[in-house]
Order: sequence, then C-alpha cells, then structure tokens
Amino acid sequence: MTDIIIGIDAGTSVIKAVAFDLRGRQLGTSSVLNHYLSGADGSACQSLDQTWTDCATALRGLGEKIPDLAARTAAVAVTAQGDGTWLVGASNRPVSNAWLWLDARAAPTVQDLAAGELNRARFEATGTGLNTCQQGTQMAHMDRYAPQLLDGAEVALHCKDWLYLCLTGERATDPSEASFTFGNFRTRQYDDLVIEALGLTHRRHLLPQIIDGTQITHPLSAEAAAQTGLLAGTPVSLGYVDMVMTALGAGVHTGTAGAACSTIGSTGVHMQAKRSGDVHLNAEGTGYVIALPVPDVVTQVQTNMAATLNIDWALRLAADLMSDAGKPVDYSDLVGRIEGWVSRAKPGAIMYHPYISEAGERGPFVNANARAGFTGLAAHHRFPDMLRAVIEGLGMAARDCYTAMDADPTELRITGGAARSNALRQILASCIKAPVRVSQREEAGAAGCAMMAAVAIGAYDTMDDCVAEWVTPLLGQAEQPDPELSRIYDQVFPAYVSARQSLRPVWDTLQGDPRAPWVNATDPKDEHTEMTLDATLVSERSEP
Ligand SMILES: Nc1ncnc2c1ncn2[C@@H]1O[C@H](COP(=O)(O)OP(=O)(O)O)[C@@H](O)[C@H]1O
Ligand SMILES: O=P(O)(O)OC[C@H](O)[C@H](O)CO
Repeated sequence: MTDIIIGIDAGTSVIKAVAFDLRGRQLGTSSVLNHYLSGADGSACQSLDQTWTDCATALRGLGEKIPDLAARTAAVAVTAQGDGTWLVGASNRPVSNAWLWLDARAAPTVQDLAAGELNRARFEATGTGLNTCQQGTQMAHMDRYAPQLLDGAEVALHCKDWLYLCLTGERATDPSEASFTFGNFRTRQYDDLVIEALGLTHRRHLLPQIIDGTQITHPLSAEAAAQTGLLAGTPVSLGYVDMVMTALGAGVHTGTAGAACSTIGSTGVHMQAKRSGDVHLNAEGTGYVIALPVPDVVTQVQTNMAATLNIDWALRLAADLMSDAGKPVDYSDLVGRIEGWVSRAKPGAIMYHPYISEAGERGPFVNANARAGFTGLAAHHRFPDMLRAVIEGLGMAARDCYTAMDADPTELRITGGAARSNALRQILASCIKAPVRVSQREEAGAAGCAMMAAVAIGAYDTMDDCVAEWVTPLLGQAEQPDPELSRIYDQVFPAYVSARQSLRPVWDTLQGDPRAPWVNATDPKDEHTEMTLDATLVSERSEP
C-alpha cells in the first residue's frame, strides 16, 4: 500500500527530503547542507551536479529512517530556492555552475532595463519588479557580456526544474516562476512583450514548457530510482517556487480574509493571497506576484534580501569580541540570550535599517547599493539596545513591505527560524498591528509541494480541501500586539521610511561607481560558504 508523499525542499542553506502521510502528518526528515561559491565580483554560484547528488543523498537518507519507504511512496514533489539561472545543454548536461538568486552581477543590466520604455508594461504583466536575483535579468546580463553561456544552452531552468529533470528526464518549469519572470500572472503563460522588454526575444527557445504539478506528474526514471533508492515509475510532481510553497504550508491561503504570511528566515518574505484581479501594482514597480497552485489565486509579495542575517551579523560581532578577549563563543551560542537582551532595552530608541545583504535590498525598493545602518546611537547605548534595534528593524522592514502592497493584514501567520523568538513575534505583531500566529508545521516548504502531489494523485479533489486538513489545524494561538509598542512604532515608522529614502545618495557614494559589467565567464573562487552552514547550525541548536 502506498501511504507516503515525499516533499523535497532544496533551499539555499539546506536540501531536505520530508515524508508525510496522505493526511499531512510529518513522518521523518533527512537533510544535507547546501554549498555555494561566492566571489568578490558579486557572484554566487552552485554546482548543478552537486545539487542533484545532495538531493539524492537526502532521499536515500530518508529511506534509512522510514521502513519500506520506496514501496510506500505514492508520490514525490520538489520545490527549491527561487530565481537564479540553471543552464542545461546537450544531453541534459550543465553548461556552467548555476547563478543563484544571491548573485549580484546583473546590477548594471537591471538599472538599464528598468529605465527601458517597455519596463512598465513588463511590470504590469508579471507584477514583478526587476532585480539582480531573477533569471530574466541574469540572462539579459549574460546575453550582453557572456553570450557563450546562452549559446551553449538548450534550456534555462530554475533549481527545482533542474531537480525535476534529474528525477524524471523532463525539461519543464512551473507556472509561478514562468509567470513572474517571463509571463503574465493572470494567464500563467509566457508573454512575448515581457520577453522583448528583457531583450531576450532571440533566446525565447531556451524557455521550457510550463506544467502544473497539481495536474501533471511524470514518472521517476530508472536512473533516478537507482540513485535515490525509490521505485522507478513513482509519480513526481513539480512544485511552485519555495517562497509560495512555504507560505502555502504555513497558512497564506486558508480562506481567512485579510490574513498575510511572513517567512522570517535568512531572508524575509511578506505575502498575501489575492484573486489576480485584486493585485495592487505599486507606482515604484517593485515586488513580486507569485501564483499559488489554486485557480486564479496569487500572492502579492515583497521580499527583503536579509532578515535574520541581520541578527546573525550582530551576534557574530559580539562573538568575535568575546573570542578576542579570550572567552571563545560561537555566535550561534548567543541565540539563547536574545530574549533577555531585548527585554532589557528601551523600545524604539534606536533606528536600524536591515539592509545587511551584500546585494543591497529588493523590497519594497530595489537598490543594490543599499546597506544597513543604525541611527540615533548615544553614549549610554549598549549591545542589548543595538540588538533590540536590529529586531525592531526587521519589524519596520515588514511594515514597509506590507504598506507597499497596500495590505493591512488582519492576522499574520509566521514561519522561518526567527518565529521561535518571543521577542521577535511581539515586535512584529506590534509593528504590523495585527495578531501573529505561528504555524506548527515544521517543514512548510516541503509540505507545500507535497500538498500539490496529494492533489495530483487524487488524495484530495481540490487544494482547498487539502489546506483544510494539512494547514488550518496547525495554526497556533493568536499572539496580540502590545498597544503601547504599536503606538511607539507608529511614531517611528514615517521616520524609518524617510531616513531610508534620504540615505540613497549616501549608499551610492559609499559603494562607488556601479560595478564594471561582468565579462569573465569563469566561476568564482570558493570564498565563503560558511554563511549557510552557520545559519543551519543556529537553527538546529535553537530548536525548542
Ligand atoms: N530563537 C531565535 N531567535 C532569533 N533568530 C533565530 C532563532 N532561532 C533561529 N534563528 C535564526 O533563524 C535563521 C534560520 O532560519 P531558517 O528559516 O531555518 O533558515 P533559512 O531561511 O536559511 O531557510 C538563522 O539566521 C538563525 O539565526
Ligand atoms: O533558500 P530560501 O531562503 O528558502 O529561498 C530563497 C528564495 O527562493 C529566494 O529569495 C528567491 O529570490
């Protein structure tokens, strides 16, 4: 009897394979740390072959934990980190390492395309502002400065699409990434005007077929079966991009009017489900519109490049000082002190803009030069005051994003590593002025794509039926905002926005001239991969 669905979530930090029963109970997880290479030129690259090997290892690991996994598996589904460019050539071999969503090399091309006369029409079709993370801008950049990469490719995939190809031999992508990058969120199809606006009409042949994993599956190939330990012929479903899979699993679409969902992990993703006719397209042309695997329902999205990476930066600073002073401690050991430090500090005393990512910020404004900063430090301030400001900065950034979406959430469902922090939950609720609820779902991304497979194999007639059993019962208690904190944050927020608007020329000066366009097609040196490793260690150590 087949009674298990496996969800694969290939994130930037970790690749996970998670087993669920057909009613959504999590049975087991197996994970492998992910690795990418980043360079001083802004590059962030990942080996396609290694990604598949790691995925297969995670699946075999799951087989060691769950008795008779292969025979019991009714379906497999895959989602992964989004954006980026995974080029595949003849015989389905990689053309080069993938460019990840973290890759900042396309910055000059983004500036150029954003000023193009077709850009507003492109935005109104995709609902998505241009940034360096996306496949469209990365391919446009390659087309200008490294055309040999595209010349050598037969198909341009995203991470989950590459894994789907390895699992099934099918070249395909899903409606979410296809429409927010190259298409229209209303039709979920490619749009010629969008492709023209990116200057990629002559590369149109690189875009794969679009399939919906709630309706179509392909069988696991014999080669993939040998590598993963699963049975050839097992149905495989292609999930949507991880941002919406996580949100689906954590409660973005349960039928509660006005509810929104934020993922507060390394990045911050803020989203609200809407009918496609109700999407608010802002004047600045920023954000994403990402389809959900539900007819005519999309998510309006604004996403911060860095969320908890700001906390990790502050803790690392403290850990380095302690280590230099002969009291060695890893920054992840300090996570347990966050609550005490925050409770000792005065709210709203210091302002912090959380743009710590080397790639700047993308939501609700796009600026590769944006950088983090404190405003309002005084001699009496100590580390706890600064840490509280960092966490309040994440709350302000979330409010900035929801404001740009014209959303006024009635309730915020949260997931991601920092949802474990009481202090963060209270600050977030008070900044947004809505109760927060933490989903008890441990692996929301893997669950989201497994739900698609559950619909595809007929375990549920509709996604809404599946949500009612897999998602709604796992939503935790509502935690109310603190009215006094909300009053303080109401006062601070306009200043937070005007400060970040005024800082623009300062950031431009600090970053100097825009990066020289990238011309060298060689891959970066392995300069650091420890960011992802550390993030994982922290979250493992801080399990409740
Ligand atoms: N109790 C906590 N308080 C604040 N941040 C935390 C806590 N526990 C984990 N984190 C942060 O959560 C992040 C990991 O979140 P997670 O969602 O697991 O990662 P990712 O977004 O990389 O998939 C780390 O940056 C870590 O510092
Ligand atoms: O790997 P994670 O942080 O789960 O996901 C990354 C997103 O897909 C990315 O931010 C898309 O641009």
